[in-house]
Amino acid sequence: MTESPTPYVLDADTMTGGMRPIRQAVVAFGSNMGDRHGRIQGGVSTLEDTPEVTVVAISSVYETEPIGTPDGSDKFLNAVVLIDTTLTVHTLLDRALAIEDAFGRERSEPGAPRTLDVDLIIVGDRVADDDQLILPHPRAHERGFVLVPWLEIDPEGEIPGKGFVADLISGVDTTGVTKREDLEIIL
Ligand SMILES: Nc1ncnc2c1ncn2[C@@H]1O[C@H](COP(=O)(O)OP(=O)(O)OP(=O)(O)O)[C@@H](O)[C@H]1O
Ligand SMILES: Nc1nc2c(c(=O)[nH]1)N=C(CO)CN2
Repeated sequence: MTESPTPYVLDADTMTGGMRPIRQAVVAFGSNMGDRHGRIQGGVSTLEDTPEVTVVAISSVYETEPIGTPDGSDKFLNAVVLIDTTLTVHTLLDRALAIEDAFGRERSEPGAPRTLDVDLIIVGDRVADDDQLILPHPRAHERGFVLVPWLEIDPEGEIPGKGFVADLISGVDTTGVTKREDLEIIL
């Protein structure tokens, strides 16, 4: 009997064969349109439904003043999630974009209200800089609406090349970031 060759997966990111490593990633969710809490809850649940993703920790929900959006924009709800994943970074990005689409995201002009925004903040120590993906997220280190929820669930958190979340947060205005004690994201 002829044996078939041993199947293996070529990991496009590491270009090594065999098992893909488990990486811990930080994923940020934001919404400032419609049922903001329902959309973030749905987005986190959908991410957890991905076979190669395990949600490890979920922050509280924060109400946040909009930053970098047109005057008069509505406030956001934001939350941050820690996951373990064996997905490649680009497949994880595709998953994030599909979740945005599933919750009604329309890509219009920058700063337009968003039903659901899903950003990859870090994926382990992976660095990316291409047309689709920049890692670490290039603006995360200056965003209170990312750093405050991230610190809550990961006091040792670090943005490679930028520093520890606990240190970065002291250089950021966090006055517009308020925990919503009445809301939570559950699996
Ligand atoms: N780390 C990343 N996480 C998510 N999307 C990214 C990342 N790096 C690059 N992108 C690209 O950004 C595009 C979407 O940008 P989007 O319209 O969501 O930006 P934004 O949410 O308005 O702004 P910001 O990126 O500052 O949060 C995606 O199509 C994706 O290819
Ligand atoms: N408070 C807040 N402001 C933002 C947010 C966000 O999630 N929260 N997302 C943006 C673009 O992704 C731009 N500005």
